[in-house]
Amino acid sequence: MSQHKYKNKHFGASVRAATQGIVKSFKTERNLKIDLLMAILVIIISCLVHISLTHFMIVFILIGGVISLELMNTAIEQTVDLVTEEWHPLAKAAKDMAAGAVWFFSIISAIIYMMILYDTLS
Ligand SMILES: Nc1ncnc2c1ncn2[C@@H]1O[C@H](COP(=O)(O)OP(=O)(O)OP(=O)(O)O)[C@@H](O)[C@H]1O
Repeated sequence: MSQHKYKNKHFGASVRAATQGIVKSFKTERNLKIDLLMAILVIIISCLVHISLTHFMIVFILIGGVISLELMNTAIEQTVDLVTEEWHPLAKAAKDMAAGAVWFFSIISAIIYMMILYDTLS
């Protein structure tokens, strides 16, 4: 367990810090704003075409996955920038792999959502 002087002492402090991290990311990261917009659009379309409750649960898991991965991607970018602002192949690899994780899950999510729409509308 970490014992450094900045450790959150209470569960409430941990939740507050995590919320600050989410708010800061949404304010500064363009991709997160796009993700949020896409999520709202997907929820509106899903309501309009009346997808089932099970499908809705899958949609929420996918939206949560994409946004959570985007938050991790942002954290990795910030950590890399903290370590070096010089060009370094490992810095490039770390950022590109983190971005790749978001991209990979987003594509899978889009495919699954198309399947949900196909199943609902056919
Ligand atoms: N220190 C570095 N050394 C080498 N390449 C880097 C470095 N920092 C960034 N890069 C490269 O530049 C790209 C853009 O980096 P940046 O930190 O601006 O991320 P970003 O544009 O916010 O990423 P995203 O596409 O996830 O929004 C990275 O994907 C990486 O390929």
